[in-house]
Amino acid sequence: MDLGEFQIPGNSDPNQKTSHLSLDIGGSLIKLVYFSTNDGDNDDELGSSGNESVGVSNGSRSYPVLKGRLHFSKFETRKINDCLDFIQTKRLHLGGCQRLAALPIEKTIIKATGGGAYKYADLFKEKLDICLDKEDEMDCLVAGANFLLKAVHQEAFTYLDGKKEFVQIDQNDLYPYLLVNIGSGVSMIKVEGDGKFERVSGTNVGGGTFWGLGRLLTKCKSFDELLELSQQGNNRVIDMLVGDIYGGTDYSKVGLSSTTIASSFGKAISDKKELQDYQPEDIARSLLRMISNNIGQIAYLNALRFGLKRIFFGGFFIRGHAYTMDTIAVGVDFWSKGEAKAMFLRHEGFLGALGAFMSYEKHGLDDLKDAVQGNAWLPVFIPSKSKS
Ligand SMILES: Nc1ncnc2c1ncn2[C@@H]1O[C@H](COP(=O)(O)OP(=O)(O)O)[C@@H](O)[C@H]1O
Ligand SMILES: CC(C)(COP(=O)(O)O)[C@@H](O)C(=O)NCCC(=O)O
Repeated sequence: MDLGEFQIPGNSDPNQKTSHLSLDIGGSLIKLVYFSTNDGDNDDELGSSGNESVGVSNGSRSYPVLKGRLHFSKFETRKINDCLDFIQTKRLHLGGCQRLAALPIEKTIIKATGGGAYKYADLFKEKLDICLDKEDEMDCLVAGANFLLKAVHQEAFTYLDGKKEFVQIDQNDLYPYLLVNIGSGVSMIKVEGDGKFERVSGTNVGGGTFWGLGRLLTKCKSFDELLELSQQGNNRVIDMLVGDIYGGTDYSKVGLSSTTIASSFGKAISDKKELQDYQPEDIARSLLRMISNNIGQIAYLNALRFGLKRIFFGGFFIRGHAYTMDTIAVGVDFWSKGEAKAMFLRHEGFLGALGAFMSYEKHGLDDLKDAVQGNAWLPVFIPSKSKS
């Protein structure tokens, strides 16, 4: 079973109840968010009686939320059976029982977003006897981002020159912003309010490109291995720099220094070298830089297009990885001449799953927000012992 970077507390506590499982089934990863409470008094509200909506919006229903924890987990989509086993073993699917008016009989329904909510609906039905209640991916990304930015203390941060600085978000001055979600592919969304947004751009050169090309070129067995490898590499071995073209000097007339990358992987055309003559770490580094740079640049151009000063980057490609964030941030800073700011999110990969979670009962957001602001409740983010 792949628990990724998060530890999930076991269900050894007999009083622990889980509810509100939500899923984001993407091209590369399945993200799970679920809620648990240890309060034995809440059996009726959190039990799987099947004909009750397990909401968080009104009266006592909000109470368990204040006393529980949100859990985050992820699986590789290609190992979807591990995810199904995990849900079954932990009985996560039983807490979210509801009846859909459209269904003739009682069915357990689980909120799900991402393309896999469509692709794997039959599999979930067959293996777990649950119906996936599909929520739009962009709706969920925006709902998740807005919630995190408004409700969670120290969610957003900048990353420049190796320094992470948390950003104080003024709830009254959050919009507009550009949300760049770097998953398998990349979506760029102009966000103007709760539920008020437009997907303005995207690119097919994203996290799937990095992992896919990287796997082929380096023979790495996992994404984390590839990322780790990139930390030891030197992209200049394979990238063609301005100085390589200009005989070691800057092209100062147009503001290009000799160390600027003129052409990613460009040296590979002139060298009499084959793939095996390059070090895998240099390839990984160059690839990471190429893709991060490109996304940073497209993001900046879209921010410019709509006059947006703040760009929040999410998606699991980022992985809190220093070099990735640095490359993106430097790109945005360079192109915008310091006008636009790249910001990153602590719960980067879980925006969609959180958005789906919140859609169980949209009004519940206010309760959650109030609780978080009063420090009565905080999502629990449990880092694992994994290296990266
Ligand atoms: N353990 C992992 N396995 C595969 N890809 C990973 C992993 N961790 C991070 N990634 C990166 O995150 C990307 C997926 O990000 P995500 O936001 O989950 O998008 P999606 O919804 O398309 O799955 C991958 O394409 C890859 O670049
Ligand atoms: C199709 C997608 C929305 C799916 O989301 P993902 O699973 O990659 O998170 C995304 O891959 C995307 O926006 N791709 C870029 C398509 C384009 O604008 O060219």
